[in-house]
Amino acid sequence: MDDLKTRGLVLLGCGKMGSAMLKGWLDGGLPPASVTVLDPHPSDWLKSTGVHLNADLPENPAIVLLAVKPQMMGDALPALQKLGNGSTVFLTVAAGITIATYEEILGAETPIVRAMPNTPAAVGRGITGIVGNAKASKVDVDLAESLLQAVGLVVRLETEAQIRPLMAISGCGPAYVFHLIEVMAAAGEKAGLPADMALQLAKATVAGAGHLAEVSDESPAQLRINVTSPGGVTAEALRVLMDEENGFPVLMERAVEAAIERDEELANG
Ligand SMILES: NC(=O)C1=CN([C@@H]2O[C@H](COP(=O)(O)OP(=O)(O)OC[C@H]3O[C@@H](n4cnc5c(N)ncnc54)[C@H](O)[C@@H]3O)[C@@H](O)[C@H]2O)C=CC1
Ligand SMILES: O=C(O)[C@@H]1CCC=N1
Repeated sequence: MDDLKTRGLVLLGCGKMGSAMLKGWLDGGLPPASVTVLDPHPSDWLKSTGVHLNADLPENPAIVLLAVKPQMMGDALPALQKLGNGSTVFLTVAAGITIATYEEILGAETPIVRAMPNTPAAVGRGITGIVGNAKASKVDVDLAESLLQAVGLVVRLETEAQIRPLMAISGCGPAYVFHLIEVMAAAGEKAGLPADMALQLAKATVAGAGHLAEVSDESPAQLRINVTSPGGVTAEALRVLMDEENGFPVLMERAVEAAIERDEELANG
């Protein structure tokens, strides 16, 4: 991390994901002076951080983090081409775009780490899958890992192909969970609770259940059973949610398949 402070970090694209990660790093003590951000539409928060904004690039940054939309990568990446084929590690979080594509644009000698984070990184509770190319040394991948560990957990993938299903679970997953909160709150309101109370109940329940699932020695299935009194009320709700034809399992499977299909489309341009 000292190398990072001295040589600097460049962030290309500071929208929702870039900001989530940058916030985590700045909160964790990375000096704003070590960071250069390129983004044509900087947020007020970004302007307030004190990072170098849309300034000249450092000569030999330790890391370039690519966090623009996959559709914008083709336009944005050539500006960084001169840092390719050197010792700068390119860390990308974009869905869809393969390591081979980056190698074509930046040069085959470029160390590249492909990563798939998620937005809870903003509160230090993200989880990111990473995989390096042939040029990424152990030191390069360790650097990317320690940077990402500053904003949550990191899992190392065995193959690049694993990033696709990982994306559909943990990359997109926070959106599934936020939607669960939304629909639980709406159902609570429909059943007679004030809207703000229903939302508070839904948020606290998801956060509490998530924490319990994480720290408990019992499996999620057992934790579910622990809530479900035989002949009680949860069993009736679960009969609906666990329905083999229309319930959560089939819905989740279809949702994950849809995310994967879209990732394949993005990969094929
Ligand atoms: N939002 C999420 O939960 C996750 C997003 N990702 C990936 O992160 C990347 C960014 O996604 P979001 O942050 O959600 O998108 P976003 O739209 O919030 O952010 C993209 C940013 O790129 C900037 N930008 C556009 N053109 C640019 C250029 N030529 N040079 C520099 N910056 C430019 C935009 O002004 C914007 O601030 C995507 O590739 C996505 O696949 C990965 C995991 C999770
Ligand atoms: O929706 C997207 O394309 C990005 C990738 C994973 C989460 N958000």
